Amino acid sequence: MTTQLSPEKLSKSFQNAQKKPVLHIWGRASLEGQVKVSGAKNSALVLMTGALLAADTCRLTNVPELADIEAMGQILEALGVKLKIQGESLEIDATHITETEAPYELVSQLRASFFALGPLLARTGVAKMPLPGGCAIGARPVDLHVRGLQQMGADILIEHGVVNAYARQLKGAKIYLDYPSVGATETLMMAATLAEGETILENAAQEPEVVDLANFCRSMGARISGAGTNKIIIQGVQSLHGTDYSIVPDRIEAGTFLVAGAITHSELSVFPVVPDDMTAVIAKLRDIGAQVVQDAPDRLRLIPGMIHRGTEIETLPHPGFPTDMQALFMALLTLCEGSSLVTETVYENRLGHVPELVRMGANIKVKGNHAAIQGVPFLSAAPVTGTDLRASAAMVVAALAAEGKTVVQGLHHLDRGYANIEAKLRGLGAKIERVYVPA
Ligand SMILES: CC(=O)N[C@H]1[C@@H](OP(=O)(O)OP(=O)(O)OC[C@H]2O[C@@H](n3ccc(=O)[nH]c3=O)[C@H](O)[C@@H]2O)O[C@H](CO)[C@@H](O)[C@@H]1O
Ligand SMILES: C=C(OP(=O)(O)O)C(=O)O
Repeated sequence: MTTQLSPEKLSKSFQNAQKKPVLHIWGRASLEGQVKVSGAKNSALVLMTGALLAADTCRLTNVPELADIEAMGQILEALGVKLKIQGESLEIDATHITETEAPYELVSQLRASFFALGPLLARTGVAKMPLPGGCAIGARPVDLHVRGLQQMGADILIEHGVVNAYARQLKGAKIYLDYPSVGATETLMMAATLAEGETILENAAQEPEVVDLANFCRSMGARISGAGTNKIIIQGVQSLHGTDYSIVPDRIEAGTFLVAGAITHSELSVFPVVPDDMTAVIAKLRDIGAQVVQDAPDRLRLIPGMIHRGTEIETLPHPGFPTDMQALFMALLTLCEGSSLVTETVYENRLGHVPELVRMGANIKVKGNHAAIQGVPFLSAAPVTGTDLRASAAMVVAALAAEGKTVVQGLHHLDRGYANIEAKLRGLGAKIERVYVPA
């Protein structure tokens, strides 16, 4: 990937190669001001795979500067695609695809890489993708992706941990998804853009990133309607062309900063955002007693309440409460008066942040996929580890409110999903520093 790293940045990253980063966070500083939200990770990653659909160049802007984007870039390069990245702009030239098998070492790093299966198969007739495997939050199977492609006429053989898919020409099909999986909806929607005839996806995921992908594909010449509802209809076309496209703002990053404001009882604004994509998160912030004001079409302001009280949260597919915000709200609820109940329904193992919050003084009891939280008056600093991406973000927001200096480890997770998080938090007045310690 052609990157434009300055000599200073290069030399710094060389010196730090043998060390691991940790965050030192001095809590109880009050925050204020506004923070710029980056492009959505989950949109940018899937759009990068969508660029495989055209023998042409796609230019993406508002691409977040994240470790996951770098890893996805390496996967595309391994397929023969040419990339140029400059800051938040990414040029993807998929004119020549020279390989149809993605390397396991890269695919195992991020789930979204598996979503290349659909576009690669539709474009070249062959795709070999290592199974992405599970991760800290759950098993994360890909059966819905595979079954849907089979319904579109693909021959699929899974052996030695690799999904081998073949299809001279995919055919449109009526596909019912047993669960509105985001990735399966995206894989199948992309594959269907080049299939012969009409594909109907029933019980499709309605997440804003699915809508962004549909808009991106449409700007490449695809014919898609219904994205954002549970029924998506795709009329296949013979080929797609390159496009210029700007990624939608990251609703999870925006929500993270709103939670940071609420937990520190600080007034702050986030922009740009699409408020309609954040209805469930806004509703829960209001439930606890904070105000969320839309003071411009693309800006939200958080005004904390005098007292925050507990609430109940159940994670669900969009437009329900997003699982990716669950750990962050859990951190917030530890300091809300009274009791709260959090139920995780999307993943079977996404409560890894609980023991770490308990180390900081939180009162949380877990039974199955439920966490019962009894609010405490304060959290106190402790060494903590982020066990997955959002768990590490939850540690950061908890540390902002805790008494003393918290040391947060596990930043390889955090850096997958948050661009320049320390700089953004420092801009709001947080006392936070990245320090490199012996690995
Ligand atoms: C890169 C990306 O966009 N990641 C997001 C995407 O992940 P991802 O697309 O992987 O999430 P899914 O919506 O597919 O997964 C939801 C649930 O469905 C299950 N499932 C999924 C596919 C399948 O074939 N079989 C199956 O059983 C999963 O194990 C999980 O329990 O949506 C999730 C749910 O909003 C978010 O948490 C992730 O941040
Ligand atoms: C679970 C997440 O991402 P991924 O699907 O890339 O693991 C997330 O963004 O919280």
